[in-house]
Amino acid sequence: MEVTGEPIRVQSLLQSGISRVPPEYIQPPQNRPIQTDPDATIPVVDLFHFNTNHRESTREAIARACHEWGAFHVTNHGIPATLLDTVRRAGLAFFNECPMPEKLRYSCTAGAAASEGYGSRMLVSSEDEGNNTVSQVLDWRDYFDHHTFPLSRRNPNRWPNFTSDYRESVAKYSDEMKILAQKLLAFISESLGLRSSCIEDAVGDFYQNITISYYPPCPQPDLTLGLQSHSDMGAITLLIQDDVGGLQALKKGGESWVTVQPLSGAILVLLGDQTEIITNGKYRSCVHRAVTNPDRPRLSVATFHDPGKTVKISPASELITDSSPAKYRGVVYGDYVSSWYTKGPDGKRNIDALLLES
Ligand SMILES: O=C(O)CCC(=O)C(=O)O
Ligand SMILES: [Fe+2]
Repeated sequence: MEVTGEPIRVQSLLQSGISRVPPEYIQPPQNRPIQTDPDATIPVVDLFHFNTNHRESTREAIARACHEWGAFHVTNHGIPATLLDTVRRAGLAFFNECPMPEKLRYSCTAGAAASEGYGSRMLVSSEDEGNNTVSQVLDWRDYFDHHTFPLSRRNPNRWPNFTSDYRESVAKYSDEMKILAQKLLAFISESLGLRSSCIEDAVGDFYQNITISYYPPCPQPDLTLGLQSHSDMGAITLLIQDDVGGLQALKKGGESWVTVQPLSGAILVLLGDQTEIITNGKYRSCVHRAVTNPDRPRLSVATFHDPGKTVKISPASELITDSSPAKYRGVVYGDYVSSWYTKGPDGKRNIDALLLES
């Protein structure tokens, strides 16, 4: 998702032997990772392989997790552990072993938001409240973004083939994640008393992107963030990480960050802003960020499921009553995305702009 110029890869910066991070990566004091709440943990929901005998209790567990966190791990989700490992291994091989000149052949298009390929910068500058351009602090992260659904956007020839099974594995993973996202949205809809297809119908055909993020070790982790605080823009994100750890989430109404401890074999579900709008705020999108560490590179694979750019998202009519009026105005998804890229993620500022006066 490059926005201007040919950016510096964080990995190259590290390999140049620096012992201090350049000033553009230094977060203002209020955004630095200071401490986390050691007692709180993200809920774990057992999906029991979608066995109907467990549907009621799973639905209740999902309702609690969506209400309190907008994030939860799922186990017994039916995706083979070997597929999760293969995708992580393929991603790691690209970042760790592929020579930089070859990596650069896959660079994102400079100046185009959310373009496919190898990148480092989500945005270079953004606007403040007074529409003044401000420089963004840079994330300590490189990534590879794959366009995977609808199939008309999927062209594996644009993906690395550094390991011989890379393209095939990402395609297979994309198919499996789409099915899991559909099943989870059905559960989430039902948990609010809505028909199973309610949220999926509102989102329409998924636009799915898979972003593999690579966070090189950082010489000054106390001053930097691997990825700044944000909520995901779309409907639902499915994320796997390696065993290094570094993802943090905010509980609803919480002030302190909670580490999302890697849970072997589990998949993390993160609700995005469009699900918050469709559920009329009954479920909140999860604010999260990634921190860095001085010792080990970290890898995560995030699979985003978003509406098409022309789809208008509004609170589900079934959830609007006299006593529970619409909290958000409807928004065309493409406009929401443009505003995100102009203003920057900065917590939940973007979705808050849609709040109606109550
Ligand atoms: O690396 C992570 O764990 C978080 C990635 C993420 O939040 C994103 O790509 O939107
Ligand atoms: Fe995210």
